[in-house]
Amino acid sequence: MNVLESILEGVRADLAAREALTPLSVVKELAAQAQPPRDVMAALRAPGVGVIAEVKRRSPSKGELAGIADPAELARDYEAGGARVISVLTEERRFGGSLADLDSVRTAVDVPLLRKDFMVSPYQIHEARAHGADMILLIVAALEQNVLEALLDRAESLGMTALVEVHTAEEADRALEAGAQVIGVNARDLTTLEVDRDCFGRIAPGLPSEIIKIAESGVRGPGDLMTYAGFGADAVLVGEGLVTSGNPRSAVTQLVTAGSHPACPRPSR
Ligand SMILES: O=P(O)(O)OC[C@@H](O)[C@@H](O)c1c[nH]c2ccccc12
Repeated sequence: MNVLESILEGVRADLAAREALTPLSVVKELAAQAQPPRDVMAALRAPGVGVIAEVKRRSPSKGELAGIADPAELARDYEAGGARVISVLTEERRFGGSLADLDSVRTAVDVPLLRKDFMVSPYQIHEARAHGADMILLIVAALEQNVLEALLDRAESLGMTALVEVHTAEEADRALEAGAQVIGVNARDLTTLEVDRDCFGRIAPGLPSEIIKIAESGVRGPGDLMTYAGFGADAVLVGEGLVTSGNPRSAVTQLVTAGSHPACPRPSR
């Protein structure tokens, strides 16, 4: 079993436990009562290269990253630094996240939120909405094509935006086939956890111009952002580099400043 498969096994077990406690009908009701979703597409289409800042406690490759005492405080720093969207990892076993983290971030900031998890069922999408998320992650490598399409439709029917994640050109074709509007190229191969920063440059330039393109993982600072900008990135998604920086607010500000600098290549739209 590869890393992704073993993560998915844990995710399905935890999901079954939550489903046994709270039926889908109740989660749907809570989702319907939540504040309406924020306009993620508008946030991502703003001029310059944006920053999606991630609340990430642990990673399967590095273990504990930084002792995040208060995810709300971290999120306020991200927002103050100019993050366009904040990503909150909610997977518990490998990433140490939770829906409680999503709740505390939701009460702390106004920017759109991405629930970053391994989505395999519509249940998790309604749950994301009920906890205030505006965007969800769909990992192509984790999903059969019909499931990918069904989950994408479900997110859109709730007014949410799906970030469809790929790591190869074949997966990018599947994302487009499914109707993705926002595609994230993850530099990290989730089956091996290896990072390949050339991945975005190989895949993104081949995507249609109207697709929002996000470079995910392994961004160390403004230099990496500028490189991705040259290949057409609309935004970068950064976790580890921010949480381990010692000063997340200024680390986000530095990225945002680079992304709005006149010398930074513009997205082609
Ligand atoms: O911490 P990094 O290397 O900046 O990466 C952030 C983000 O891209 C990464 O957390 C991620 C990308 N895709 C995922 C899918 C599941 C879990 C985590 C991820």
